[in-house]
Amino acid sequence: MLEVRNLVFAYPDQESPWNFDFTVEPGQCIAVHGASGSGKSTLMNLLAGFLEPQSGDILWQNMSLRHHAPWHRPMTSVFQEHNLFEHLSVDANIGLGIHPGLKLTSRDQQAIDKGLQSVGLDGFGKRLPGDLSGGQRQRVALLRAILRQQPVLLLDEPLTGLDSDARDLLRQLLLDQKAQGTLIVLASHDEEDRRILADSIYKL
Ligand SMILES: Nc1ncnc2c1ncn2[C@@H]1O[C@H](COP(=O)(O)OP(=O)(O)OP(=O)(O)O)[C@@H](O)[C@H]1O
Repeated sequence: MLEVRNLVFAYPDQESPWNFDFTVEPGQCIAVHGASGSGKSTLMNLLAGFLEPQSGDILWQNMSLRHHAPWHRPMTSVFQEHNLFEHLSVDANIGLGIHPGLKLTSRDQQAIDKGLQSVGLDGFGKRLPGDLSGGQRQRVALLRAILRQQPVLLLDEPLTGLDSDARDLLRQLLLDQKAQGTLIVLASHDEEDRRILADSIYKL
């Protein structure tokens, strides 16, 4: 279980701090919902470990993550910037998520090929990110996160801007991840995404 307990945070010039408090079970998706500027991305950054709270705690399976660096948390995040390495192929970008040293087995390569197919990017593995559209880059970033197979996925507007076919493919992919036990924290302005994917809503 992921427990966010009285997590207090304010930016330096902010008058009233946020106090985030919720729990989620593995295999469930919680949608964080609120107006623009209500703190959704801030919460994601706190969970991922990119921001430090003033007080409170984050527990995964009863273990505090408060002092764990981002790369030591059981989480993968896909934020709006996508963060693809421009000089590396799509295959290598995804491969880095599976094996940081890029020592990929033929099984890993098969998983990448199958994954690309499942997000509608069959045959795109040798391309550079610069040769992809915004929506295609988004799909690569999401696939990389999924293939890392961490227990928790933090998704900040993961499907925004995609056409309806790509959205359907990715929603299905995320539903499959949930069915396999992945816990998802989703920030999305899209009501349909929340209706299809979320088991609970956390309103900011
Ligand atoms: N580094 C920062 N320093 C000071 N204030 C910040 C910083 N980053 C964000 N904020 C402010 O904190 C508030 C919440 O921002 P945040 O990005 O978490 O909102 P959001 O709910 O994700 O918005 P959106 O839906 O528009 O992405 C906003 O008022 C924003 O201006």
